[in-house]
Amino acid sequence: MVKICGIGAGYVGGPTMAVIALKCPSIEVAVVDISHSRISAWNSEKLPIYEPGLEEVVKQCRGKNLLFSTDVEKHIFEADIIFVSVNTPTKSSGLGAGKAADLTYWESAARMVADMSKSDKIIVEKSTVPVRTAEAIEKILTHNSSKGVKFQILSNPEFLSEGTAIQDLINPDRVLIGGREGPEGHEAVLKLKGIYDHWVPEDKIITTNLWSAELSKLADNAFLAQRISSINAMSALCEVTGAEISQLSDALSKNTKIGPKFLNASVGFGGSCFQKDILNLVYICESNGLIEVANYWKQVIKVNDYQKSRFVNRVVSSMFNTVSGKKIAVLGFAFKKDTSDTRKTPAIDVCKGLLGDNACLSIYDPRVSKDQIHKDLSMDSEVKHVSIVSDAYEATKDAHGICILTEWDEFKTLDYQRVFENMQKPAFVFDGRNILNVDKLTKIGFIVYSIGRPLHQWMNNIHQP
Ligand SMILES: NC(=O)c1ccc[n+]([C@@H]2O[C@H](COP(=O)([O-])OP(=O)(O)OC[C@H]3O[C@@H](n4cnc5c(N)ncnc54)[C@H](O)[C@@H]3O)[C@@H](O)[C@H]2O)c1
Ligand SMILES: O=c1ccn([C@@H]2O[C@H](COP(=O)(O)OP(=O)(O)O[C@H]3O[C@H](CO)[C@@H](O)[C@H](O)[C@H]3O)[C@@H](O)[C@H]2O)c(=O)[nH]1
Repeated sequence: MVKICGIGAGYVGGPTMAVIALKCPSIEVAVVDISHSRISAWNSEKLPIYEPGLEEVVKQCRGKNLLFSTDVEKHIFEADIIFVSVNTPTKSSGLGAGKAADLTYWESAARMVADMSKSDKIIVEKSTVPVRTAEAIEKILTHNSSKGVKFQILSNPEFLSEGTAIQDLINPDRVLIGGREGPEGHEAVLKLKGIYDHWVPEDKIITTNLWSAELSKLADNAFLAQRISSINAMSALCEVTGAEISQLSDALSKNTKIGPKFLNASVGFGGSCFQKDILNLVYICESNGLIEVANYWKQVIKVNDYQKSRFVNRVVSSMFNTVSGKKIAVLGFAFKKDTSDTRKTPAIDVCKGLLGDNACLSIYDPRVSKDQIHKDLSMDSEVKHVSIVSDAYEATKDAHGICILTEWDEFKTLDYQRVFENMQKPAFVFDGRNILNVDKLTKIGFIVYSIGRPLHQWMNNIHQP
C-alpha cells in the first residue's frame, strides 16, 4: 500500500490530504503537524477550519485511510510520498523583511525529512514558494540524509480557494506538476500523476519543469489580485464620473478575451495569499535586478491599500467628518464569505482606520470568533471601543452607520426597515461588497454608499482626500 505523509495540517494540508484519502481508498494518508491543538481539533468533532463539505469528507475517511497525528517523525519515516504544506509567510525581519518568503518552516520540515528518511522518497512542494526553492530543498536533503537515500522534489502548487476548497479539490481547473528533467524526475512526476489520475481527467493534469510550476503559482495569484486592483481602480473613477461599476464589470465580462470572473469591486482583497505572494514576486524581481517589473506588481498592492483607506475616508467624511464616539456596526470580518479565516482581511484595516478616528465599533461575523477578532485588532478585552456581538440586529441597534465588509448571504436578507428604525438618524450604510439593493435602502431612508456606484447627493459635494 502506498503511504503518503502530509506535513502541515492547515487550510491547505488538511483539505488536500482529506480529498486524496477520499478519492484513493487504497492509499494510506497521515497528516502531521507540530501544533498539538490543530491535530487534536482535526481528531475532534469541531475541525480547526470551516470549509463547506470538509466535515463530511473527514468523517468518511478518518480512522480508515486518513489519520491526523503529531508524530511527524514516524510518518515521515514510513511514507513513500511526502506533501509539504507548511506556512510560508512574509519575512518579518532580517534580509528581505516585509517582502521575501520566510522559509523557516519549510527548511525545518526538510531537515526532519532528511533525518528520518531511510528509504527513497518523493517530496512534493504544496506550499507556495519562491521560484527555485526546490533547488535549495534538494541541497538540504542531499547534504543531511543517510547515504544512498534518494529524493525527487516535485512542485505541485495548490490553487484552491478558501470557502470552496473541497469543490476546487474534487473538480480542479487543472493540476500542475513540475519535476526535474531526466528519467528519475519523469518517473516521480508519473507517480504523483498516478494519484491524481484516480479522479482528475488526464487533460487537466499539466506537467512542466520545476521552475515553471513554482513560478506559475506566484504568477497565478499576481494575475488574480491584479484583476481585483484593476476593477477597484475603475470603481474610484466610476464614483466621480457617474459610471456604475457593476455595469462596467458586466460589459467587460462579456468580452470573451477578458471573461467573467474576479471582476467584483470591493473594499479590497484580503486572504493569506495575494499580498504575501505578490510581495514575494516583487522581492524575486528586485533580487534579479528587474526593478520595473517589481514596481509594476507593487502597484497592485498600492491600489489595494488605497481602496481600503478610500473606504474609511468615505465613512468618516460622510458622517460630518468625524466618527468620534459614534457607534458603527461592522457586518462581516472574514476576508470573504464561507470562511472563518481573517488573515489579511480588509476588515482589520478598515476597523483600525475607524478606531483611529475614535469610532465605537460593534462587530458581527457569523463564523469568526470573538477571540480571533480581538487578536486581529491587537486589543485586550478591556478596550471599550469595540464590542463583538452575535447578531446583526444587535450590532446595528442605535448605530449611526453600517459597514458591510464581508459578503455573507445573510446580510442581503436582513429586515432593513427594522434595522433603519433602530438606528440613529441620518442612518448610513457603506456597502464594501456591493451586495445590497441601493434603491430599496434609499427608499427606506438610508444614505447609501456602494463602491463604484454614482454617489448619493449627500456625498457628492464632499471632497475626498
Ligand atoms: N490558504 C490557502 O487558501 C492556500 C491556497 C493555496 C496555497 N497556499 C499555500 O499553502 C501553504 C500553507 O498555507 P495554509 O493556509 O495551509 O497555512 P496554515 O498556517 O493554515 O498551515 C500550515 C501548518 O503547517 C504547520 N507546520 C509548520 N511547520 C511545520 C513543521 N516543520 N512540521 C509540521 N508542521 C508544520 C503549522 O503548524 C500549520 O498548522 C502556504 O505556502 C500558502 O501560501 C495556501
Ligand atoms: O472579484 C473579486 C474576487 C475576489 N475578491 C477578494 O479577493 C480576496 C481573495 O479571494 P479568493 O481568491 O476568492 O480567495 P483565496 O482563498 O484567497 O484564493 C486565492 O488565493 C489562493 C491561495 O494561494 C489561491 O489558491 C486561489 O487560486 C486564489 O483565488 C478576497 O478578499 C475576496 O473578497 C474581490 O474583492 N473581488
